[in-house]
Amino acid sequence: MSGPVIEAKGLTKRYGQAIAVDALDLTVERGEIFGLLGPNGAGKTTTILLLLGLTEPTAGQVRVLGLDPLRQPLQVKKRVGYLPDAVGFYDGMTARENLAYTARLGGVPIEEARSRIAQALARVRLQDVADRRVATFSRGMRQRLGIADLLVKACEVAILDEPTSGLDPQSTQELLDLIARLAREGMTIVLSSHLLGMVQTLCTRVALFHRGKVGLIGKVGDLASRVLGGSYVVEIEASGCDVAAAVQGLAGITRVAPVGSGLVRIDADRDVRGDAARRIVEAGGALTRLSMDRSSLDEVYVRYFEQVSHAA
Ligand SMILES: Nc1ncnc2c1ncn2[C@@H]1O[C@H](COP(=O)(O)OP(=O)(O)OP(=O)(O)O)[C@@H](O)[C@H]1O
Repeated sequence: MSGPVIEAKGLTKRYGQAIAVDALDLTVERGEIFGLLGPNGAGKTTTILLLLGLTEPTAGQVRVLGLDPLRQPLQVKKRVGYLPDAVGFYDGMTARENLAYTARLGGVPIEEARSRIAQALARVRLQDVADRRVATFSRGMRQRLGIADLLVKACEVAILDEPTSGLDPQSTQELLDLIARLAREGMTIVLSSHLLGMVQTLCTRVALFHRGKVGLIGKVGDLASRVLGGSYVVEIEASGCDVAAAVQGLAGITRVAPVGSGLVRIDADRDVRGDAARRIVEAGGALTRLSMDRSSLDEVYVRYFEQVSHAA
């Protein structure tokens, strides 16, 4: 199939007077890991439910793999996987039985299913507990079984709604590694999360939701340029001169802010370390620290929501 994997146009969901998703336009291309971000109640989960055909839009349209999730639910279910924050499995059945059930629903032939299940269980490190009832599984094990479920379905798109919520740091990292591998193998992934650091490392693009709309969309670096004025953060500490005055007017600098005695933070749209160091030396200063980082999604997020709340 050519064209976008997910395409929403004017997608809207109202609950009575309240508007959960407001004329949303969104396109996700094949092979992306696309992050849905935003505060509680911003409309991420409702968007996911609309993509999966689990709730009906009030207006607008959505296509997933060219299919209408509401009119072609079985085809969508077959090709699109879903991993919510707490995966529902049959607790009385074993891990292997749950996966066999998924395979049967997906029409996977028995021999093929057997081999997919064994491989999936090994990939998520559940092969040793494959014949234990899921009721005895920890949260991390259940989420890993959720990934195995996606593998058994061999879905083309996976939609993950806060998949790491409630997991300890090690289980979180393990799940993230598994998700990254799925993407490397060609699965398109849509991921909602509040863990901005993880989203930044994992996602090719992100959308920041605000009151049912996408307020910002793009690569993290591009969003940093738009929101912070640049995607480079340079920290400079020097003695014997006024650092802020010394770097004043340098090309590419969008903001200079003192962050402590003698320590100055510069936002820029290029690496200004060389030029800034030269200016400081010319001003008679002695550099004691010079470091550069890329802007974090955390900062973009906080600054963006500050801006929209001031504008309101
Ligand atoms: N079934 C429902 N009935 C009425 N209102 C709803 C329903 N589901 C969601 N809403 C409302 O729609 C808005 C968007 O909710 P949604 O769950 O999509 O947000 P979210 O971004 O996923 O939030 P969170 O980060 O808390 O999961 C909220 O105001 C919520 O109260």
